[in-house]
Amino acid sequence: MPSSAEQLHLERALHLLQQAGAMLPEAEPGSVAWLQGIVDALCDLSSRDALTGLSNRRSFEMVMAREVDRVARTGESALLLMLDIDHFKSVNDTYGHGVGDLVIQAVGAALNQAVRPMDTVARIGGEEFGIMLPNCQAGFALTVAERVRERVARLRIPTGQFQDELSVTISLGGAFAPQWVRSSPLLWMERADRQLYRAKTDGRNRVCLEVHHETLVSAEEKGMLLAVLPQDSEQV
Ligand SMILES: Nc1nc2c(ncn2[C@@H]2O[C@H](COP(=O)(O)OP(=O)(O)OP(=O)(O)O)[C@@H](O)[C@H]2O)c(=O)[nH]1
Repeated sequence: MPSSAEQLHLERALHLLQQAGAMLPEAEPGSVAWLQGIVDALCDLSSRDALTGLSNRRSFEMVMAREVDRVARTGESALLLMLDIDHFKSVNDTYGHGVGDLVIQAVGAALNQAVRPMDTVARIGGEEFGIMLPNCQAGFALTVAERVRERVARLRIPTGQFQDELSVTISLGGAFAPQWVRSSPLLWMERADRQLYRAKTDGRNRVCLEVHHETLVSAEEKGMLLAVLPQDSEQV
């Protein structure tokens, strides 16, 4: 391990951050605070999608894994929405890739504005996005998903061509994290994706949610579920 900051080769990291337009730390170059700032900026860069500034797929999967774990322990409701811009290929084909990128950016910003600060919006890839909503009651899921859908449908996106303004629609699929069972982010995503597929085949510009029955667990049962079993404590 290098004994001083001068021995570290940071040029590539600095170049990368500058290219990405990231803020460089203001602290004295070479100081611990400065190095920490570089590390933080690199972490931020690796967890964000370059086009929209939203979380990228990798960081979204990490957020989902934490949530799967939390729901398994607490039994709280958490909703995953997967969504995709409808007929996006025709936007690219008609207006070009540059306008397509503008549409992706506008949709990403609208999604962020339609949910709470505690929710996570991510660009999963291409024109597909994911939204993780912790602590979202089943009875409220359709209202949230419809609010997101309507917010995007109301967008008027300037194309810069012939004063055209574009509007797009999205299809959404949603599924809840399984309560009291340890599952995986991938399985959760697959369930939401199946609903998204249903929304597409049912005609697009709509929400399809997996039927969810909340499991009501009494305080006593909860205590029994969370109690450390004798064999668990022996393994610790
Ligand atoms: N501009 C732009 N286009 C992208 C990007 N990523 C993927 N695409 C395009 O998104 C389009 C997706 O097309 P399809 O998968 O056929 O989906 P669609 O046209 O939206 O049709 P449905 O989803 O069935 O409604 C393809 O033409 C991709 O090239 C990107 O970052 N920027």
